[in-house]
Amino acid sequence: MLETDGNNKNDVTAVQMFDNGIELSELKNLMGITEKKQRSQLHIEFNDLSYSVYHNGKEAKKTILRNVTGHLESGKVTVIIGPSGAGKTTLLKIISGERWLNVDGTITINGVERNRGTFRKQMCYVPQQFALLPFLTTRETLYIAARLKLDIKRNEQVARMIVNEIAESLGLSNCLDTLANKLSGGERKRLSIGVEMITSPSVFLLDEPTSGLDSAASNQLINVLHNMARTNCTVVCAIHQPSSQMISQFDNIMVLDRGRCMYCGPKSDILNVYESAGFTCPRFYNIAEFVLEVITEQRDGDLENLYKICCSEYKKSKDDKYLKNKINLSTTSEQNFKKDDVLTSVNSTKQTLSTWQQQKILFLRALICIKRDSTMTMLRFAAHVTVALLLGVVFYNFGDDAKKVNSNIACLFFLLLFLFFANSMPAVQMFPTEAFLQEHLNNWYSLRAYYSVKILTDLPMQILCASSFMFISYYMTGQLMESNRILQTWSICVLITILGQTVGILTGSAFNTEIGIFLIPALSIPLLLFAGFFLKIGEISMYLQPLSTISFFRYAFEGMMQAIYGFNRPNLYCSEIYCYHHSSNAILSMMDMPTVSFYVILMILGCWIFCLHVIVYTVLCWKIYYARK
Ligand SMILES: Nc1ncnc2c1ncn2[C@@H]1O[C@H](COP(=O)(O)OP(=O)(O)OP(=O)(O)O)[C@@H](O)[C@H]1O
Repeated sequence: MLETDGNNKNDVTAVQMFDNGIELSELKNLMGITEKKQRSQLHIEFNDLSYSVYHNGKEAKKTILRNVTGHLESGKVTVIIGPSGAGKTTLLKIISGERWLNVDGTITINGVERNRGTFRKQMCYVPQQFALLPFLTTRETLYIAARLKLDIKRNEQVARMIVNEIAESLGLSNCLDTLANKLSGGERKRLSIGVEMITSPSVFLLDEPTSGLDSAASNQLINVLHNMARTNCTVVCAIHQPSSQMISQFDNIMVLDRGRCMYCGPKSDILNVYESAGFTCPRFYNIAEFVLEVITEQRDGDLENLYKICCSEYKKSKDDKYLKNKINLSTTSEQNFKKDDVLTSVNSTKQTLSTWQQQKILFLRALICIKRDSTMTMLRFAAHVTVALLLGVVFYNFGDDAKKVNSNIACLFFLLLFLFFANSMPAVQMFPTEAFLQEHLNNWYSLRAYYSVKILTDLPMQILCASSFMFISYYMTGQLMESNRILQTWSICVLITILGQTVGILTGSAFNTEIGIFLIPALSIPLLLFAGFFLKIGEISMYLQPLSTISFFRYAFEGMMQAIYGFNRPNLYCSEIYCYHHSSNAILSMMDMPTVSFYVILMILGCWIFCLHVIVYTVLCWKIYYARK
């Protein structure tokens, strides 16, 4: 699909692009990482940020951040250091707007209180664990991200050019054709940064971007981040313990210790501040190592005093130098930050693709993944065929035998059960909500585009599995070979399959996989009781009748019964003088059927599927709202 030479030189490719009729200005505009692109300057300030979590209801409170005050300057690379569990990730999540409940304190952008919705469009947050699609290569991952996130219309060449540029800048050129699940930890990390770099965000927050990278790759990455900062980007990295070489490349440092800010400001001043509190750094010592030794009490001294000095130094520096800068910055930026201009400032990250264009790209992505992830597809198909054959062998030629009516009815019920559960269980994992939210909130695509593609791409497989299962078992169990009966049975089988899948998606998207897998049988099995198989509809107590009315198994089962025994079916074959279940009408009335017409059953099952999809969609909207609010 994407045959390009990963090592093209900029000028050579640019000439090729020009030859291909692509405007150089467009190219420059899109190549935010190599060209000096004018972003809006976003200066972030946070005051007295506190964050607590509660265990056992409201009984046990754990404070994670305590009155953290600091700032993140645009055009600079800031590193947040601190021991494990200090609160670095939590702080990044709060700044990005991903975490907001139980947060006290204020966050301002260029002096204006942060609007989470608007801010999220201007920033990118790369978490410690970034979900990448395992069956896409590096090239495809970057290419699809470029196509989804940038307004490059149908310009394949520009997308390819961007892919090569980002891969080169992050040292990924030699693994462009490697699947994401085969990449090393460091390569995966760089790829996850690369997909977010594509839009050239105004604020770039990275959690442990150098974990798993060797020193050469770490330095290369920090260089790339510096280049971004030079183009007005506010770059922030949370790094547990940077090396001396790495720390020398950062402009500002913020130190966190057990949720407290133990310094925030220029890297050049940190040792003076620590010295004034009685902590002297030996010559040629790694600053980060020294700071960590101090705050983890490996060096003698008064930490409380250090904290007080850090707070007062920060206040002092803010009052003089930084405040002046801020005032200058705010006067220009606040003008930029008016509502209308905000939209212009997020031009680079704004989705300009229509839903249809997004759907096409997502469809392409889904097809590649389905083709490569053939194991699951094959397993699903094989399970349907194997169980159908088993069913055929066990109930061989029962369909037209009046003596075996009860067994045949059990066979039909089993058929429905298998289709429902075999399709609902795998669907629980169909909506990887975290990966979806991560991409959606970073402005990759709309929910509508993602949802429709997800549902439609699985539909052919569902129909294929349900059809093969139904045709094999129908034929082998000796049901009546009449085209309208086959079609009616098939339609019920397909509907119960889709219904099963929708139930699976609903539980999987509303809860996590473990809860989803527990909930499917827990919710469905009670409905099975009211399906009319274990006891007749008329035998169900009046108080429990509503459960029978809402049981979709009841309609699916009755649909099957009508398809097999209804519509004036001729009498069944009877090998003895008298068979009790000789007449198909007698069989149906023995089961208290029909209660509704076959076509109403089809409509009810269709309504069930529609309503469940509406609920899934609402759940996803709520999850997005909750993540954004
Ligand atoms: N939702 C939560 N419930 C309970 N504790 C939490 C929650 N979120 C974070 N914590 C705790 O808050 C502390 C800070 O976590 P955080 O992930 O921010 O640390 P960190 O500095 O990023 O650590 P690391 O360098 O190991 O990634 C940890 O002790 C963690 O266990």
